[in-house]
Amino acid sequence: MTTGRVNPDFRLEDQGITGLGNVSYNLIEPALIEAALKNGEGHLGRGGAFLVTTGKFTGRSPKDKHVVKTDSVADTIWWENNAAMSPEHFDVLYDDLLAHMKGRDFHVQDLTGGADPAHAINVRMVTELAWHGLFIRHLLRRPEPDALDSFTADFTVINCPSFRADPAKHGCNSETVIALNFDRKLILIGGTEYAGENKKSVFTLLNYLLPEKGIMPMHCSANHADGNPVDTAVFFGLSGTGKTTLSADPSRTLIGDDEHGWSDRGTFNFEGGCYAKTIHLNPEAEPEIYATTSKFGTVIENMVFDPQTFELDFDDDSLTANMRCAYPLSYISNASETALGGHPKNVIMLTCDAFGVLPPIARLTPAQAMYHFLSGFTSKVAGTERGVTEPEPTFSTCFGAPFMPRRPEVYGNLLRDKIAKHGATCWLVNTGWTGGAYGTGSRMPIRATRGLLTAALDGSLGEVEFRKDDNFGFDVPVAVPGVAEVLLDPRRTWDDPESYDRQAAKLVQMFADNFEQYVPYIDDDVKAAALG
Ligand SMILES: Nc1ncnc2c1ncn2[C@@H]1O[C@H](COP(=O)(O)OP(=O)(O)O)[C@@H](O)[C@H]1O
Ligand SMILES: C=C(OP(=O)(O)O)C(=O)O
Repeated sequence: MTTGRVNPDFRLEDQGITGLGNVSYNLIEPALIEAALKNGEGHLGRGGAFLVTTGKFTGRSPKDKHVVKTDSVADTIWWENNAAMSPEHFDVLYDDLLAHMKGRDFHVQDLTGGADPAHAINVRMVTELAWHGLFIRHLLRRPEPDALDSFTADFTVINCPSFRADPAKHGCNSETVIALNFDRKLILIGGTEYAGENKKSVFTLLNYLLPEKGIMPMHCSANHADGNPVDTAVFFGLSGTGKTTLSADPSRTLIGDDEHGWSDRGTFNFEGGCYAKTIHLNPEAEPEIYATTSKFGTVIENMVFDPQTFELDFDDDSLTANMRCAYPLSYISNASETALGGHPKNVIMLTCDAFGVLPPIARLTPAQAMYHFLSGFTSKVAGTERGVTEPEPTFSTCFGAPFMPRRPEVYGNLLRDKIAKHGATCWLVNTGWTGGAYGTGSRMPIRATRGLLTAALDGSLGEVEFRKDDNFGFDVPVAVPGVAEVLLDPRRTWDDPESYDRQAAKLVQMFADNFEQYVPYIDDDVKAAALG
């Protein structure tokens, strides 16, 4: 097998990983596709896109993720479900994984996370599947070829889908395991082919490391006004809430679609590519993303296609609703070349409200923004987690609980300070249901969401009349040019306003019950915001 450039003093053997079959280092896209085709991992689709259907181990759950609770991190780890793993369990897992890897072929990609060189980390991705190598080559950032000659990794990720963990032996929850060990600088992934795990592992790592440097790591997309990085916007949101869709805005420059840091110098993308949902992808509503599905090397995951013509079926969700395409940032025509932005002028929190209660847009005071950031109310979207088959309301703190290993207030306080220092305007945007809850109402039209965001970002929304929302106390615009007025008042979109009131009261109570856990950690103004 051909091998790309690699530091001659830094091969897997130097990391104690021996006895493997063929190891390729830093193959570029055509060679990775060739290797993946040779291994029967997928098909060449239209325009040279790579089509892959993952095996039965696609499903995952936040419970499959573990941080190894070594002495050095024990006091700082907070994790949904307290999914901590003991160092002893991790050591056994590592030994068993290495034994399983013997004689098998692997693909190594030496990449970086972080577009700002001052805060980037070097990550070595070791993948059993060639297409995972292709995927992560798109999604992380590729060092200049010369830099590969001296590249050493700060962290190594080993992703071996054919390895099945043993919960009794390895201290995990299922055969799928994602284990992060900050002392050993290793991330081990087994039992899942879902490509998202590769990138979300690196995200989780940065989410742990960066707060120590005063950098706010964010589960958000970002863009800026064309030619003007000072006018930057970030869009927080859990999976499926619209980060990718809404940041790919033909009138603004895309910085990135999923993971960013906010430092003293401004915003920077962690990644070098995007990972978009393709379900019901419509060429009119999302032309930029649609175009990537027939570009060379785009990885198209879990989509049904015609075996003769390779025509994709965007509406068939029989494999999963979480069907995806992954491509480098440069495939979006107005993407930033640097992946850097200024200090956000606008902070948008996207929520996919399956209850149909929240308005399509609301302006938040800084204290309200903190309240909604810590609450993280949204819905899990079908297909994004094992067992989730329809939108499921949830509170996912920081709009990304499965990826934030520290306590929520660590991120909350960093965000609060940066919003205050740079005077950002904050908005809550409901991309979920209107006219009723999921099942009776309908999803917010993308066109309406875009119209409202455009008005928020160009400043014209600041000029219109606002009313105070009875349930949450935030400001809601009364009328916005180009957007149907009725949409702005969710109560009016329901056939029966009284059932809206009952649903709203239920939601307010859910917020209050969920927020109790944060009360000991927050300032008085946020407590006041919690009371509406
Ligand atoms: N009003 C809306 N705003 C944003 N996305 C919407 C809206 N209505 C439907 N969608 C759909 O929801 C999905 C959002 O997915 P995506 O942008 O990939 O989310 P994320 O990047 O946050 O995971 C897309 O399939 C998009 O077509
Ligand atoms: C890749 C993921 O995130 P997002 O949907 O936000 O891109 C994920 O949650 O698996």
